[in-house]
Amino acid sequence: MTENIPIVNGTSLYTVRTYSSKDYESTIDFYLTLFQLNKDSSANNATFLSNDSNTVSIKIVFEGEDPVKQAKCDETYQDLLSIRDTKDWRTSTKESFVLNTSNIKTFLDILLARYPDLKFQGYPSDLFPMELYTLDPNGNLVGVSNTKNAISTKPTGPPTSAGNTNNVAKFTDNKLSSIGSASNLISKHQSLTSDVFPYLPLSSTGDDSSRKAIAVMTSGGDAPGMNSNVRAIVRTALFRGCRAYAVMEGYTGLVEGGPEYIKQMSWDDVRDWSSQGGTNIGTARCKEFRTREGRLLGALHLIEAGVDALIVCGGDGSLTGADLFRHEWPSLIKELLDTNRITSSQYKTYQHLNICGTVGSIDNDMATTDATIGAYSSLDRICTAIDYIESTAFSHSRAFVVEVMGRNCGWLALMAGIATSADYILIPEKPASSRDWQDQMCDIVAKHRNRGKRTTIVIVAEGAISADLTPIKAEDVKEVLVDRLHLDTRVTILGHVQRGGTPVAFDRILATLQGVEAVDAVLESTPQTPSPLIAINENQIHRKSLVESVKLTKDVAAAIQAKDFKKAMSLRDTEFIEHLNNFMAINSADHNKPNLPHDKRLRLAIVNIGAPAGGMNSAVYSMATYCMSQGHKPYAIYNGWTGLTRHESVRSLNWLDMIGWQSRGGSEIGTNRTTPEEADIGMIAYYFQKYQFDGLIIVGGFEAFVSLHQLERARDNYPAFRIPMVLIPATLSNNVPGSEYSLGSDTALNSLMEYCDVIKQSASSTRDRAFVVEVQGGNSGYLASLTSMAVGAQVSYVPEEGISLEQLQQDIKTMREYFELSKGRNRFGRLILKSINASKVFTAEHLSDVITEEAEGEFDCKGAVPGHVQQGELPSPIDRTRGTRLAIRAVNFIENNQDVIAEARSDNYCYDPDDIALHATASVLGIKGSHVVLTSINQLYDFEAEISKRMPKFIHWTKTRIIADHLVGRKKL
Ligand SMILES: Nc1ncnc2c1ncn2[C@@H]1O[C@H](COP(=O)(O)OP(=O)(O)OP(=O)(O)O)[C@@H](O)[C@H]1O
Ligand SMILES: O=P(O)(O)OC[C@H]1O[C@](O)(CO)[C@@H](O)[C@@H]1O
Ligand SMILES: [Mg+2]
Repeated sequence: MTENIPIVNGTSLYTVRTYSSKDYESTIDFYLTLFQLNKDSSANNATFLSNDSNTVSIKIVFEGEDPVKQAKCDETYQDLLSIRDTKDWRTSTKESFVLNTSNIKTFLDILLARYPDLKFQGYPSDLFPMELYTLDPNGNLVGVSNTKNAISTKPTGPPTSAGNTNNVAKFTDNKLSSIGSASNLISKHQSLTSDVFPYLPLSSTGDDSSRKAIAVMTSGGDAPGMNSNVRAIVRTALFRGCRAYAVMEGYTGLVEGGPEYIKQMSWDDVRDWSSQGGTNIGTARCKEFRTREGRLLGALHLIEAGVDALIVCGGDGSLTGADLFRHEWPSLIKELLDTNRITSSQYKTYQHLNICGTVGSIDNDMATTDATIGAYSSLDRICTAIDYIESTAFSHSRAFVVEVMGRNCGWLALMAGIATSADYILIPEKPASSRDWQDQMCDIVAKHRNRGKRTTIVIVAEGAISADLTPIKAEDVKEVLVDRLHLDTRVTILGHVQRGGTPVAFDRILATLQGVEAVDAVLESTPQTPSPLIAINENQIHRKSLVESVKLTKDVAAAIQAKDFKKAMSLRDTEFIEHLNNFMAINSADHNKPNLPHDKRLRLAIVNIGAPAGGMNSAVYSMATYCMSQGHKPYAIYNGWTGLTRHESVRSLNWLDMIGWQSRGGSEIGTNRTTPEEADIGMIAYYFQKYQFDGLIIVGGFEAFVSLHQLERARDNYPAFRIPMVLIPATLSNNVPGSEYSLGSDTALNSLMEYCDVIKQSASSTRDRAFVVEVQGGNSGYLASLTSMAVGAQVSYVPEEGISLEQLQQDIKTMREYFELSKGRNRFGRLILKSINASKVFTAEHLSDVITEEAEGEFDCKGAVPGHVQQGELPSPIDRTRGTRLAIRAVNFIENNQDVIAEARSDNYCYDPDDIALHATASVLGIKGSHVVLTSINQLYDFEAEISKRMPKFIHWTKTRIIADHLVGRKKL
């Protein structure tokens, strides 16, 4: 071999110990072949290659015939051979010897010529020609790589931005190997330096085995977002100084055990997982785990692997299993001890099973959490499919019966029903007798047809039942529609399409936040702490009791089985019941028999203000149809305040005209940014008077916020504004004070995320490229921050922080190190998200030029400007369903405040600017923490807003930014 081969791990001497003369000879032969050298042995050891600064010495040592040690070597080698067919057996052996070379093909050719049957990791798979690995006759991993970080059998950790730019493991002990024994080698140093976060605040020193070990598993049906959850758990565990493990194939991995099923994970193992659907660590429905014997094996294997805590991401079944496992743990380990399968020291160490649930299931059937990981992605697939079906149904004037998943839960069917304004839904939670549901469905569908609707959509949950618990199948529903209404009807069973594809932004973010919380929960847990389940309520991540949540979930199922449907419904969370009532009100109402008596019927106006936002149409549609069910008269003010003042653009809303609005993006009634004072507030008051509005709903962003304030302030001069007025925040900037969520922000998040996924794909394929993506959002960094978490962007620059030169330098340095370390690895690209207002000086183009220049050839950088694409095309299901929920709450607010405002509307009322009760009648309807809240515009405008910045004073997404940075290894100054 003429080429000098610098050993990349800084080790110059590699000693291979052998215990039989046969092995000694074959090992010498192997390395001779590898290096194409002649044998140069003296006595009973052989040394190849001189030990100068850039070369490596390989010493083959014959320790004398030692059948015991040799048997152990053989066993290890056999074990390693048996795992050769697994996906990545580099990670299966702790010993490694990897050379850095630019000529990998030569290695391959030389070795294959001598050993035609030799197997390689990395060939012909996608590692080649960057890396190539094989085993020497003693079971040592021998590799060649053209990456600078080639030493690791585990891929790289993030670079050490804190100044230690060398992420390559350093070995103080240059005796790399006493080959043959898998345990006493360099792996401790190696995994420590390559796994831990570089500027880790926590202790990362010390013995590897002294670090806590956290394992994650996915179980039950796969759900989009599970990969984000695993990524967050692995990286947070490493960040916190722990070891991270993945239990492969759900509970099957526990039952089977061993390093192939309970696999140590490194930082790089989960790179780019956020955007991937399904679960990369496998899942299963495991019968064995339902038996005590299976769980006994599970306990044994966890202890053998040294795992201290287990985080299970799965549905109600998986968490029921986890709960049972935790409950049985003391008796399981006692049995293991009594049968000598664990030592008494292991028995003491693993007294307590530290377990935590992060709920992952498309069914959304777990009590105490509003959403499970994957449910909104599945809902997205369903809505897209039904949107498609609508157009063919319309063309033929057909009925479609669509079956959606949900074994025991109607959440998907219900939410899809709202989001697509389906005519009727059948769900397990609210069964009726066969006669009743058939009559009710036919009645509603017939009414809709009589009003002129050309399409009929009936959604049936997979688990739908009638009151006698007989399953209702899509074909049964079709039969009724055909027989009784003579509709040309088709059935579409969506099936597993619903579980497929990339996760929506909500699921990526939910799964990430839950993963981080889960790791913190297990680290904070004591033997006395009840096992937690990580839940979300409205906008807030909460820890709940796993036992309690499982019990409540089981109670729902039991109540259904006992035909106590009232109880089943009462055990469902209140949001579910609210959605169900909303669906019935807006889609099933009899407009000829409204709910309210004549004297309670109102004239309500709705207006859209600001830039278009996904969900605006949903709010208008739902407000209007809900008004119709109540007996109110709904009006739209078209084209904002200027539409009203210039063209008297008030029109009453008609049911048939609004068909399909729920699914449409933008604003059907038009929108613009002009405020009442700019448009002519006196004229607006005149029209309010003329149409005798009893209430106003404004849907929009910061201009809408200012509008509400102007109208409230003008109540003194214009009694027409002494009506209840409410603002539903709607803007992609999500910057309306009084709410942590605005309609349209989720749609924008998904649009930008999809754009970034595409850009990242391009960057990854190019291998040495980063992109600066320019993000809208005014002075709000919400969109950039949340998208950054969803796509795993390396950097996000937001207006709240600006771009300091020091931070920019640091970020470029970090990226340079990343690119340097990852050179040649598959799929490596980076994204930098920059809010437009983060810097007026640096445009995306300018910033990318600066970065390219400073990258010193390590990578290049391009600008990408998605512009108004960010407003999104179709509204996301979250914006649609929240649009409905908030619109109905807004109408209720107006109804409930009629009495409060009555006095102020009377002719002899003397206006009191300090009347707090009156102030409360002009409010913002928002979501804060885990609640839907109303806050008066006066309070918000005076105390909670930074008007000049068009921002709320309190930024609720700061923590999200910190987590997003941690998870990509960004160093913040
Ligand atoms: N009562 C139980 N005892 C022990 N293990 C259980 C129990 N219930 C479920 N499991 C384990 O959890 C696995 C997954 O459960 P299940 O098939 O009900 O899916 P899930 O977690 O509810 O997810 P999804 O319903 O979303 O597919 C089962 O195959 C089994 O291994
Ligand atoms: O994919 P499988 O194992 O057939 O399971 C289907 C079931 O899984 C779920 O999709 C939940 O994951 C249910 O809605 C459905 O009944
Ligand atoms: Mg389930």
